[in-house]
Amino acid sequence: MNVVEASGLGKRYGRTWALRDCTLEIPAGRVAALVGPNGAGKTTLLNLAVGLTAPSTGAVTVLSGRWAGSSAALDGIAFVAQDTPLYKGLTVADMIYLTRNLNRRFDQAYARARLDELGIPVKRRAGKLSGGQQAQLALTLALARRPRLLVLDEPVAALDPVARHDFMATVRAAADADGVSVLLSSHVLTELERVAGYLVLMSGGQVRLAGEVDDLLGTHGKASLEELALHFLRETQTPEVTR
Ligand SMILES: Nc1ncnc2c1ncn2[C@@H]1O[C@H](COP(=O)(O)OP(=O)(O)OP(=O)(O)O)[C@@H](O)[C@H]1O
Repeated sequence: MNVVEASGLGKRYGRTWALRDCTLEIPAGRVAALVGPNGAGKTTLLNLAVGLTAPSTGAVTVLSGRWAGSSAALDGIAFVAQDTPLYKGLTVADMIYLTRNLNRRFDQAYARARLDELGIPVKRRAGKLSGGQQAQLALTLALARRPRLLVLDEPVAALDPVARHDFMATVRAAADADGVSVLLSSHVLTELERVAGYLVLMSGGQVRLAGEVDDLLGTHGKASLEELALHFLRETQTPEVTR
């Protein structure tokens, strides 16, 4: 089973191709990492996969053939956009209440237990939590929806090393214990090293390399995901694709 399948997928903004000729199959049951420089097209691909934007060319399906953005697809996906979107003026308890009421499925007991474990006070306003706590809150709300596919756009960019480590440990645990497939974009290669089983390297709006991390390391004779990614990204660095 594939959690994302793209065929000839492209997205154009005016003269800029944010994503072009993307044909990709991301298998289920993995933490899949999207890696690439700024402007590579990672957010665009994630937004297309979760149905936030429509393709200019081609098509994308998720969770074994459901059209991206359809209610069947959205039912199985939880998405945390860049910059930890939370209502900063609401308390944690209110965020739980709101998320529960906006979603058909929401495991409140799980959310409460997890926040308790993390020592995140439910009476505090979301905007008053530390960056790491805000990221953990957004992740908890997403996981409490019990998704089959969790999509995270740059989830650890603003976090310190300890918070990054803890966040990724939670992601890994969700994938291992609950069988959640994860698709995430990140620039933090050292953290990806520990969690990612599948890698998609992008630059200039195109997918340059995709596959199981172990296979790619073997094929390309690299010792680590970081070494592999740096090698390919240096080789394929291109300016924006325009026409
Ligand atoms: N709404 C938009 N309107 C115009 N251009 C856009 C829009 N969204 C993205 N782009 C352009 O598409 C390209 C890819 O952007 P995208 O945000 O997908 O890259 P990214 O890999 O996520 O970058 P970053 O690592 O900086 O988040 C960039 O050149 C960007 O300027």
